[in-house]
Amino acid sequence: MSAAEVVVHRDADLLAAATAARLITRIADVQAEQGSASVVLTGGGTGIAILEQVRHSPARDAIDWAKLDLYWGDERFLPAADDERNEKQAREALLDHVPLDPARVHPMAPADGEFGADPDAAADAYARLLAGSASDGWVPVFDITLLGLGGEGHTASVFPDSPAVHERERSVIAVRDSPKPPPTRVSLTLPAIRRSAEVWLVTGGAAKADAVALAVAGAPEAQLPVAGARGARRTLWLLDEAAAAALPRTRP
Ligand SMILES: O=C1O[C@H](COP(=O)(O)O)[C@@H](O)[C@H](O)[C@H]1O
Repeated sequence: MSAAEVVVHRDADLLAAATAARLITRIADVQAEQGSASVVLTGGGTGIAILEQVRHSPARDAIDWAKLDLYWGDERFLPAADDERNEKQAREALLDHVPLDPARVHPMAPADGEFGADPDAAADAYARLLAGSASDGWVPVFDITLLGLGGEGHTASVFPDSPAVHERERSVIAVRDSPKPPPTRVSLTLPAIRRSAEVWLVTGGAAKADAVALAVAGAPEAQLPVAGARGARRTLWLLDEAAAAALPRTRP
C-alpha cells in the first residue's frame, strides 16, 4: 500500500477548484494511457463541490465522457428523489450536464428501487455489479476513488467500531444505525476501497482536523476507518488549511 501524500490548499473553495483541475487531468491521462477510466464518487459537501467545479471548468471536455465509468463509494439508502441521495446531488452538480454513457454510470439502488426497502439486497446487487467488471471476479481496480470523511473518522459509510469496519470478505455492505443521518446506508468496505489504484481523501474545515492528523499518523482503522482507506499506488490527502491544522509542520 502507498504512503500518504498531503497537499494543502488555502481554503475550501480553492480545495474544490484545485481538486477538480487535478481530477480532469488525471482522468484525461488515464484515458490516454488505457482508453477508459473509472472513478468512484463520494457524497458530502466537498465531494459535491468538486463535481460542481468540474462542471464549470473550461477544461472539462479534456475528459472523454463516453469512456468514463462512475461508481459510488457509499449511498444514503433513501428514495431516488430524495435530495440527500449522493447520486441525486452528483447528477445535479455534474452528471446531468456532460455526455456520459448511461450504461457506464453505476449508482447504488435507492430505497424505492428494485430491491425495495432492503439495503442488504441493494448491497449484494452492487457487489455483483462490481464483481462482473472485475478482473479478479471481486472488485475492479478503480483508477481514482474520491472519499470524504467525518470528524469522528468515518469514510464512505464505514463508521468507527461498527460491523462494517471489521468486514473482510464482502465488497459492499448495508449499514444500519449510522450515527450520521440517514441511519441506513450502503457502502464499499475498506478492502474494496483498497483495490483502487489511487485514493484521494478530500476534506476541509476545522471539524476534520483531528481525524486527518490521526489518520495520516496511522491510527488503527477500527477506531478511525479513514485510516484504512489507502490506494495501491497512491494515497493522496487533499485538504484546506483548517483541515490540515493538526498535522505536524514539516515546512517553515
Ligand atoms: O454522509 C456522508 O458524509 C461524508 C462526509 O461528508 P462531508 O459533508 O462532511 O464532507 C461523505 O464522505 C459520504 O460520502 C457521505 O455519504
